Amino acid sequence: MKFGGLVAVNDFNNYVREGEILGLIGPNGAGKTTVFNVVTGVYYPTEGRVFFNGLDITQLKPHHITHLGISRTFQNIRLFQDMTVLENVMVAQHHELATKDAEKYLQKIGRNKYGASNFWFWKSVLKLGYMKKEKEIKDKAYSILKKLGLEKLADEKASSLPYGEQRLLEIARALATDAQLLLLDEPAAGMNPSESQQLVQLIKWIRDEFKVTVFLIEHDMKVVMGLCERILVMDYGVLIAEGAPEEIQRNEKVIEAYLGEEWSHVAK
Ligand SMILES: Nc1ncnc2c1ncn2[C@@H]1O[C@H](COP(=O)(O)OP(=O)(O)OP(=O)(O)O)[C@@H](O)[C@H]1O
Repeated sequence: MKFGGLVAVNDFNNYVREGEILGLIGPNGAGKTTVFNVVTGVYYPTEGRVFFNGLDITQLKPHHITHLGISRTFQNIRLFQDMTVLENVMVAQHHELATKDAEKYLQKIGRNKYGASNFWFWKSVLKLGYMKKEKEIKDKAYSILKKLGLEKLADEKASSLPYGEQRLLEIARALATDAQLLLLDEPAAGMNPSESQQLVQLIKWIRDEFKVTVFLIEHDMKVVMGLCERILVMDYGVLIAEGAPEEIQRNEKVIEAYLGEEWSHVAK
């Protein structure tokens, strides 16, 4: 992925296995978030391809990629701060369900989604679909909040939640899209040590409970080492190492570029 003359990610070639928890680490500016942005369709790579479940998704738009089952959280929390916790999770499903309904209806009357010329007609189909499904959307949102222990906060404004719970709510939103692959960009950022250790257990639980695959960027090495089954290490846009946590902790290149000398002592 080039931005003008800057090669942000170069020759990156890897995969995520179904059901695994994969970590992506490396110094600031190494290209980690750019990898996420390419996978989720925020950027079209200047070279190369991205496949998901065997499908080439390289040129797809972000909402199509979400539709196919890839969902993400952001380094800087992106909730609707003025909406309630429940509404935040409902809105995450709204677009998808409404679009599916509209597409189904338009197919039934013999027009594909690009053939409908009347904008207001299309809008009203969307609205009808939404009303019909509202209870379903609400129930599903509640059930996700309950699983994540956030249901008591359902009617609170997102902005009133402590930071750690806002991060959790972001994960709830991502799960509400029926994601198969969850991309988490620094889920432990801003958490204290006890919160981040709880997060490790929670992400493992989420993987099993929701049967998702997890790909995460994280700077907190305790979280990364305690959570990930495999780790990729980037430096200056290039993949410099790949392996199990114990291998990564002992890897000289990784210690030099990122982990620092203290890790070689921990690893010994
Ligand atoms: N839209 C963009 N336009 C220009 N340069 C960009 C853009 N996005 C990222 N970059 C550059 O690409 C490089 C990789 O950035 P990226 O955000 O992917 O790094 P990172 O590993 O996620 O860093 P951090 O750990 O600080 O989040 C950096 O030099 C960054 O400035």
